[in-house]
Amino acid sequence: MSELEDSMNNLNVNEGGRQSKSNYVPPHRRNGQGSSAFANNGSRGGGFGGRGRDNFSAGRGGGRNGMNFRGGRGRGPTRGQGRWVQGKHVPAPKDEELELKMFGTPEDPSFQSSGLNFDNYDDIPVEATGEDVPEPITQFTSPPLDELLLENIKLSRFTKPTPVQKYSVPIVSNHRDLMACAQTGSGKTGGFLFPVLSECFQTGPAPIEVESETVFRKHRAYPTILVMAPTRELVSQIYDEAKKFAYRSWMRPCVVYGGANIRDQMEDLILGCDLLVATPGRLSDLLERGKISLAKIKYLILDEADRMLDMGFEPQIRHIVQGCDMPSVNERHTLMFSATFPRDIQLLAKDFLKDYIFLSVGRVGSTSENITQRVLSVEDDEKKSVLLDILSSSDDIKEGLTLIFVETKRMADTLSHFLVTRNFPATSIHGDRTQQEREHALHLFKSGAAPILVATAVAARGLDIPNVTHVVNYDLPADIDDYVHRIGRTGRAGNVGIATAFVNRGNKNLIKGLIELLTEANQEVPQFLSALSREATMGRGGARGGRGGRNAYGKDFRRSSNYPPQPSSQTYGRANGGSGYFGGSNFYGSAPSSNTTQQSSGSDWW
Ligand SMILES: Nc1ncnc2c1ncn2[C@@H]1O[C@H](COP(=O)(O)OP(=O)(O)OP(=O)(O)O)[C@@H](O)[C@H]1O
Repeated sequence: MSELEDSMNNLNVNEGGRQSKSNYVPPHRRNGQGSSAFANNGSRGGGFGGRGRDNFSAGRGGGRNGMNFRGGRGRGPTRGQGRWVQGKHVPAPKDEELELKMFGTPEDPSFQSSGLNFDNYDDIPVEATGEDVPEPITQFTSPPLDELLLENIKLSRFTKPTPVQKYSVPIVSNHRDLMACAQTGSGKTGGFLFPVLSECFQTGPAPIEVESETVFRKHRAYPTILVMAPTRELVSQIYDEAKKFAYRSWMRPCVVYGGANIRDQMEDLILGCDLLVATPGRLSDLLERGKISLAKIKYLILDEADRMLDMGFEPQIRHIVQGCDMPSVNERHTLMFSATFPRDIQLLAKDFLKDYIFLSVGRVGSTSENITQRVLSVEDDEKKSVLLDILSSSDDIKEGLTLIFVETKRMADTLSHFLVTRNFPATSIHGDRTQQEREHALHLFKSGAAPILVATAVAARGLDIPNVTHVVNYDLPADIDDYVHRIGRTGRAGNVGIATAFVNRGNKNLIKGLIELLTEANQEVPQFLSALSREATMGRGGARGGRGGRNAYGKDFRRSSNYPPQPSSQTYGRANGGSGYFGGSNFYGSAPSSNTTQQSSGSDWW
């Protein structure tokens, strides 16, 4: 039986709980590397983002996996965890076995490596606005970064900071709040983890009053850093990164998200939680149950911040940040990161920030030129056959992973089933699938057993999966921001990718924004798209490409003429401090001019 048939037999797209019946053995288990996604029912998310790695800070989950390194309940260092003793950081000894599992080998393709265009990142246009913007760093050095963190960065094989990291490190080291808008796949996770971990490695845990200490031991976790993100998969992935960069330090990361066993999560929290990565819903639940106190938070981080502050999450975020026991905006540092920051969201976000620096890396909330965008005119009833043509035709596509976005959960299942019946190994991920099914689907996809994943928006943001070579927008999203995030699942860390969109008259609302985006990224704008745009303009007096129009994206809204007072602006035209890039745009055309000049970005950047 061929490998393909093998994989296909293990794919049963529409059946819940299939992993329990499956013969599928994940690759890391085949070679005896312990457990992960399947054995762990999610108490700490090693599954989603695990790329087959174990969860070494495991409490109970570790026990299940035969790896309970903590040795029972109670707060004491886990394997690979250091200590803070009498005001001094005492890193844990190196652990080669653990390192291999967390950081992999340079040859292992399941660990993302920087692509061909990575070295061109110095050409990325950068703008930082706000008072007294600190100078960017150019290398990973100590200071400002902690020595131990540098060792972990080296183990990750990161040789130099990406542009967003160059700026975020000194901004956070100088105790400034930050709103950072940087392209998908450009290293935002390191952009917030590096400076906050580094600071905490040096300052140690906040003292906990004796009374609270007793409570803490019995019931409650007091994290120092809180990272919130919108999806379970994304928080798991951030947690995996946090474990790598916190390796050997006194800090113990934890993750909580819905759909997983809350008791397991509570027990893990009790074992010690210094950095908490959470989805807002599950965090609210645990706060209500009194299992977490936010009283000691020094750093609040919102990843995919525009999504976190839009209508879906904003009330919950407001409650967590302003309605619980978190220190006020003046007593904590707040960092927000995303690839898109519409103006209305920036207005809202300022409630959570103080005297912040706005950082824009890459061109105005745009996409990377490493992603080749193709727009095809496809009517709804032709979509399936065009998709089959695409999947059958390109060798490039066949070699990598293909992510197909559809609008509805039902369509995700229907289409993946359709593809399976046509001998394309596909699976699906969407919000109606159970935690285990989502985890399983993602694992099949990452491992290449099912190199086609049909997804709803749940997979649109943040997911960092190596070797996604093609993203297909089978159904376009309603908002151009979502399009930017979706296609950003390919072309990451300097690698190249293709994004194909099926467009027809039903997508009129998006067309203007799409044309602007294609133009900004030096992509071809097909004639039919321009014609549709004209039609839309005539028919409805001008369709807009999502909230606020594209010109509001990636620009500090404080620089608009109707938002006094005007902060001073320091503009760094290139990530290496070269000539200026950002100048007036339509939206900001009336803003006072700074010492910037507008020029096109001729070179490859991501
Ligand atoms: N300094 C660096 N050197 C090399 N690779 C890096 C560096 N920083 C991050 N990466 C890698 O780049 C990839 C993308 O990083 P990350 O997921 O943080 O991007 P992102 O900007 O958060 O993307 P998104 O907007 O989609 O969430 C990851 O695989 C990460 O390991």
